[in-house]
Amino acid sequence: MGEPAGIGPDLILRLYANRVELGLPPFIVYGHIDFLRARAARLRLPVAMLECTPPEAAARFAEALPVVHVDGLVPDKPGDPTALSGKVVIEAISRAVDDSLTGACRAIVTAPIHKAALYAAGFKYPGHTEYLAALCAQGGAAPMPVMMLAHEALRVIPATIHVPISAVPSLITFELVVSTGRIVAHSLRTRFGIAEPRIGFAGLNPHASEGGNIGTEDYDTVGPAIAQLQHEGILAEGPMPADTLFHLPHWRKYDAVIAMYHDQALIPIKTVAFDQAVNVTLGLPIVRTSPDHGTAFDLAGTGNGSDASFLNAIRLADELTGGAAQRAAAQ
Ligand SMILES: NC(=O)C1=CN([C@@H]2O[C@H](COP(=O)(O)OP(=O)(O)OC[C@H]3O[C@@H](n4cnc5c(N)ncnc54)[C@H](O)[C@@H]3O)[C@@H](O)[C@H]2O)C=CC1
Ligand SMILES: NCC(=O)COP(=O)(O)O
Repeated sequence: MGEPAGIGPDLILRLYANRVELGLPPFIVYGHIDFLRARAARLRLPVAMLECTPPEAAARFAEALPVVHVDGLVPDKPGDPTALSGKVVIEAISRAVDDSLTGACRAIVTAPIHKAALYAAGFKYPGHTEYLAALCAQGGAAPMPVMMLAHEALRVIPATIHVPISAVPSLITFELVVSTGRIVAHSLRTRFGIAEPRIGFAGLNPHASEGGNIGTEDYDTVGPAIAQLQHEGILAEGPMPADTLFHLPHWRKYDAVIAMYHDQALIPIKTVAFDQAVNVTLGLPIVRTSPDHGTAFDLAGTGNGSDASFLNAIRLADELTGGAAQRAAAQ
């Protein structure tokens, strides 16, 4: 359900209302059913809803929007986030992860959250990505999550995610760059069906350190990590200057580009495809996708705003979990 004051619930309801024309696979919403009814009424969307369990959802999807009801206080106040609903938002994510881990759901598509509203309810993570990894730990060590933003053939990954820019240089270690490269290469092979993925790396510093004259990290850390990945048979290249790497003809030479920090990765893809790109978390035992945008408080409850990124997130989750093949086999 995501942040109730945001645009996420609106887009879920709108996509459900258009499910037939869009040919959507069945999905189930984890959230507060009375809130969802109130938002549907506000938007004048004729969406019937029913509480059910994930195994029942596919069979009921045509008649009504299946909902796993998460109890709590969730006011319908678009654009006005409150800590009151934080507990429901957090629990909805954790229950969806549990049901994905058991196989009751094939994948999770998250709607945008507003972290500030969740902290008062005990949320300790800077984003879904880190929270999902913690939920997937299942008593053992948490897997290393990797954020990918994807649009058609353009994919970009920030090696560091939700951290202050002042912390980035010390977080760019040989181990981090190698582990990120391995997870990306593995995911491109196993999830995206790219047999020999080509991965480009952006340097941390301007001009990828200009021969070691503008910072040392690209020479001391990023370069050796790329050499290690090449040694393992991964088609890795770089580090390259980030300003020219995202020039489209250059970017398209790679199946994915690994950048060193959040904005270095997300600015280019949101510039090219803000209303289309999808956020995918790699490195987890489950498939998670999300629209690339945030809560859009200015649009929530108005019926305006694009549902294209959310739609692409649903379609990609379906594709990454073999939805088309499963439906064909069932016919
Ligand atoms: N996966 C997640 O949970 C994410 C959550 N956020 C959170 O969202 C909140 C707001 O972040 P902002 O930086 O303001 O980004 P934002 O994406 O919510 O809004 C930025 C601009 O894009 C527009 N916009 C967003 N979604 C749109 C859509 N579907 N159609 C048309 N226009 C759209 C908004 O109206 C606004 O003008 C923050 O609390 C942030 O942490 C941001 C990104 C991802
Ligand atoms: N800017 C994208 C973003 O912050 C999304 O983070 P997450 O909630 O998917 O971890």
